[in-house]
Amino acid sequence: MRNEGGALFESSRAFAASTLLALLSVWLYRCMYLFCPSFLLTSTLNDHRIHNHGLVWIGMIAAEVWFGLYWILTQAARWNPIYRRTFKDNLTNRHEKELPGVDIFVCTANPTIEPPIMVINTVLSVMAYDYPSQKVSVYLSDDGGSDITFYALILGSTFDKHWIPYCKKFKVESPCPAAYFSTSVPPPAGSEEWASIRESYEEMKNRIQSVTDLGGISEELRLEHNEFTQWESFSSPHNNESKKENWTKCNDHRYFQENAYDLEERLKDLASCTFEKDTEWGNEVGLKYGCAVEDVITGLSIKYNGWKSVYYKPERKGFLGVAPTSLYPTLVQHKRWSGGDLQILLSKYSPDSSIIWFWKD
Ligand SMILES: O=c1ccn([C@@H]2O[C@H](COP(=O)(O)OP(=O)(O)O[C@H]3O[C@H](CO)[C@@H](O)[C@H](O)[C@H]3O)[C@@H](O)[C@H]2O)c(=O)[nH]1
Repeated sequence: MRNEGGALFESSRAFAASTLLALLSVWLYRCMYLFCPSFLLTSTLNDHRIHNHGLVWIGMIAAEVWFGLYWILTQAARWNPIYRRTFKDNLTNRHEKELPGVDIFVCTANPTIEPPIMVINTVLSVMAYDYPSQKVSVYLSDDGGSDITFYALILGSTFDKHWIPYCKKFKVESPCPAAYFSTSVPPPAGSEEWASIRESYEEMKNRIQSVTDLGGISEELRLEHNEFTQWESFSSPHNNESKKENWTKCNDHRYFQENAYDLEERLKDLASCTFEKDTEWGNEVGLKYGCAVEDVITGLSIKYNGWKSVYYKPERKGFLGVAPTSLYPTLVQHKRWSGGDLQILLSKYSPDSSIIWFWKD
């Protein structure tokens, strides 16, 4: 399916063309400096510059050449995208019985950057996916070990008993409660249910917000919810900074209702980070570890195994995330990505096989 509006598409081409022009100008300027210095500066001044700043200039040139090549390569996917659409009903009708089991991991690490209410909205929306419920397992990992996020999860586990049936009944397309209530009007035959579920959501949100504002869980709340006792026994010191890592399986209500012994044992195993020892985790199963851009390296290895990918950009956004909004975190993020990409380029997963001499293991 082609983009019918076209406007954004054209402007992104114009943007790409102007960036290319700027890039070529920078490269031209650097070439002139290197090869015809007299063209730019008087020789005395130029000698002075070469002697004092030669290495800095060479470093700058290398960075600009790398940035430019990297930018040109990334345009390939943006220049002429093909817009596709899916036929979900055909998938359900033809293949519902063969649909595979799916594990979904929601990861969080910092309750300030990723507020607990947002994390719970994410968990609730993936739990309400239009997918056979017995085939979906949702896990929440909290590397920050935040008791506020855990409290939010406890409240979310009560709210989901109303929210998921509601989503199924009214075929809710935005199963993230925050997104749904920010735009939706009551369904024609369900205004009472809509008002009641909205009230439950608001109540949950306010309770989470008030503990967030207080900055912690009071002793009274801890005693009210004995899940905290179990959670504290699962949490284990994670590294030298004594972070706690917590995995909680979200859509297994036995965890909250019956405290089944075997589930508890499995969760302890999961939280101890030893569950993947002597298994194919990280190789044949799950994400590849040990790289800052684990999704890129996992994607490459999936492709290497013969899977094909297609560009798909649905009109309604599939995911909304939190991106850095100021310079410092943006630079840190890009440094992490660049380091990860470079690591891949020099590894055996490199898409450029001419880098073969750097192959490890
Ligand atoms: O110790 C940590 C650090 C991060 N996270 C979570 O991991 C996700 C991504 O972290 P973020 O800080 O957003 O890292 P980015 O590098 O910006 O993540 C982007 O880039 C990654 C590498 O390409 C992708 O895996 C991510 O999906 C994508 O959001 C977030 O949910 C974090 O809460 C953890 O669970 N534990």
